[in-house]
Amino acid sequence: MITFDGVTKRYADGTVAVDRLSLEAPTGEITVFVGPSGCGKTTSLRMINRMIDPSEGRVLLDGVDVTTIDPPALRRGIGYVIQQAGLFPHRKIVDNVATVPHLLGWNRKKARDRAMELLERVGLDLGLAERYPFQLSGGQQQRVGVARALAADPPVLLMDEPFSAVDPVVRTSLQEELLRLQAELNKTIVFVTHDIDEAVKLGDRVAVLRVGGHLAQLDDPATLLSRPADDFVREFLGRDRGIRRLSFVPGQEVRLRTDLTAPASAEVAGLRAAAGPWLAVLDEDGRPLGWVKVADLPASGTLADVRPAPYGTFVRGRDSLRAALDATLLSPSGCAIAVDDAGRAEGVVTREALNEALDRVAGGAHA
Ligand SMILES: Nc1ncnc2c1ncn2[C@@H]1O[C@H](COP(=O)(O)OP(=O)(O)OP(=O)(O)O)[C@@H](O)[C@H]1O
Repeated sequence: MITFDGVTKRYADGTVAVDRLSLEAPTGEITVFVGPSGCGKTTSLRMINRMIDPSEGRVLLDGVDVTTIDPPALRRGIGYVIQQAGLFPHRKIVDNVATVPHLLGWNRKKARDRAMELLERVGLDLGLAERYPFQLSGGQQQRVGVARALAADPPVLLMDEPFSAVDPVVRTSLQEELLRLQAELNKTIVFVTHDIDEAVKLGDRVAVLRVGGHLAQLDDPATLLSRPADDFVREFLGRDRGIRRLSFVPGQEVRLRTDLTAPASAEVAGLRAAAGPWLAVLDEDGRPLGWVKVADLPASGTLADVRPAPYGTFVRGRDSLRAALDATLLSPSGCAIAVDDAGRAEGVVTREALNEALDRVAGGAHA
């Protein structure tokens, strides 16, 4: 566990970058520092590995004041990833990653084997291992940066805006890779970002800082989004806070209707009095084929004769209500079809059901 105990950092020119910061980053969790430019995120992070020492207060690593530990010894247990990956330009990718194990006294073969294993783990094509950093894309370089930080298997990982210089698609895949890795590795991670979406996606806990280095709020993402501590945090979370909150409500929370589906074999004559203006048509295995509008049905025949409109689905056992809402927006009916892992329809989610689920889960979704 990393503990900030009343930490203040005053630079030589008098700037107070961090002001009496007290918080804990629990072992095995991702703690995110988020806030506007200049709020002291980087300064706080660097006080953990002693690139900067506090002016007042203490930073403790598992109860030990880090200023009592020699920086090189301290940093052996702390991986560090920065924005532009910071790779050694004249070393091949594999050697970039093997450097730390090599410094720790591993022989060359063992260090390289470890490097290759890590490169694979972070999802890098191993064909790139013999290249130099400039021959890699920004996203690939970031993967190497993460592999290098993990090389000595440190219990703590500090990440300073590691994904902010890559495009949004690559950033999403790097974030997912990090979450996948963390599920296996359980490192104590402190992650700095100015992107609130990234913060709530990655953080087990999110610390929102305001300029002057004050901690405005520290909470898990769902609580942060539903109960911002003050106007600054509310403003920082942005207008689409409601949409983001949906990501933290499991799909199982939503009520399903089974009276709005019909098999393709159904006779249209029997469907005139359907429960809703639209019906989800299912094949013989129960998989959705699309939507039909009851008012537009022909006079006779079965639903198999009607061309269904495209549909939106979400996997109820796995997805959040955000996916469910997205699916409703993509459906002509304004409803989503909930499916199981095998793609079979479990029922239909209406907008009313979405609202109900939100109200129930968050104690007032429209607050
Ligand atoms: N060496 C320094 N000397 C004086 N002031 C500094 C120094 N380093 C940082 N600062 C100031 O301390 C404050 C906090 O800086 P810091 O880099 O920690 O913020 P940050 O939240 O990481 O910002 P960003 O998101 O822009 O990187 C800023 O006002 C910055 O100008």
